[in-house]
Amino acid sequence: MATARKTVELFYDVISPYSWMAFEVLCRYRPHWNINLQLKPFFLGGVMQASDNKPPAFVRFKAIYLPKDVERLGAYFQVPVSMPANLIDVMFNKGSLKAQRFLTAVDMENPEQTEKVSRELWRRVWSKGQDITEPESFKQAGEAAGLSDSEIDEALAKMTTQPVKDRLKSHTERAIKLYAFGAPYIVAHVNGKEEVVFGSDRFPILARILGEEWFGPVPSNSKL
Ligand SMILES: N[C@@H](CCC(=O)N[C@@H](CS)C(=O)NCC(=O)O)C(=O)O
Repeated sequence: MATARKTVELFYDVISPYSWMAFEVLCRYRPHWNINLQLKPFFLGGVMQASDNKPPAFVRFKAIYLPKDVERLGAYFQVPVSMPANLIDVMFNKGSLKAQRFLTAVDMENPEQTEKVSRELWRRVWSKGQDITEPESFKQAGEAAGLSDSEIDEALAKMTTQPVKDRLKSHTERAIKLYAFGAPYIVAHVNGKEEVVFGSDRFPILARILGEEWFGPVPSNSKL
């Protein structure tokens, strides 16, 4: 008997490499677990502020551990991640607000493109060490994701508007209501309840919550 489709919300920010891992794994498992995966771009800076937390790169010893951890994760999850040479500039100075607004504008106008545009933004900053703050960068990410020129222009025009800011805020506030303190923040809807899971390293636990099986980071390599 087919099981009912369960909803899984993924709250993420493209400044977070751990979110990239979780995103790829959930996209891969979507057909196997028969989940309704809802991508929810939020603003990690707002979550950090509300929860009184700090990104790992802002904690002296975690910042030392981070490059090795990210390299290992990329190999394990088979995601082409690589530390940006200018990490401090990327995280401390440039941030992700504009990228998340661009992504939100895409999500509002062309939700079927959210997945590809998210991936291209991650690829820029966390694979190629490229900018994700300038209009030209968003244009290139949009092109790489297969958006038309008019779709890109529309997202660029809308990313600074109030409805886009409100939507990003509302995703961020929803995660904060669920006591988010970082990213990725995953919300599984099971039997009328919301179960939250933090991190890309909790997939066996998420599988258990969903009543599904975990076959490792690349389920197509399994006997599914
Ligand atoms: N153990 C988690 C760590 C995820 C993580 O460190 N995420 C960062 C953003 S890139 C964060 O929000 N950290 C907050 C915290 O660790 O308290 C994983 O492997 O995914």
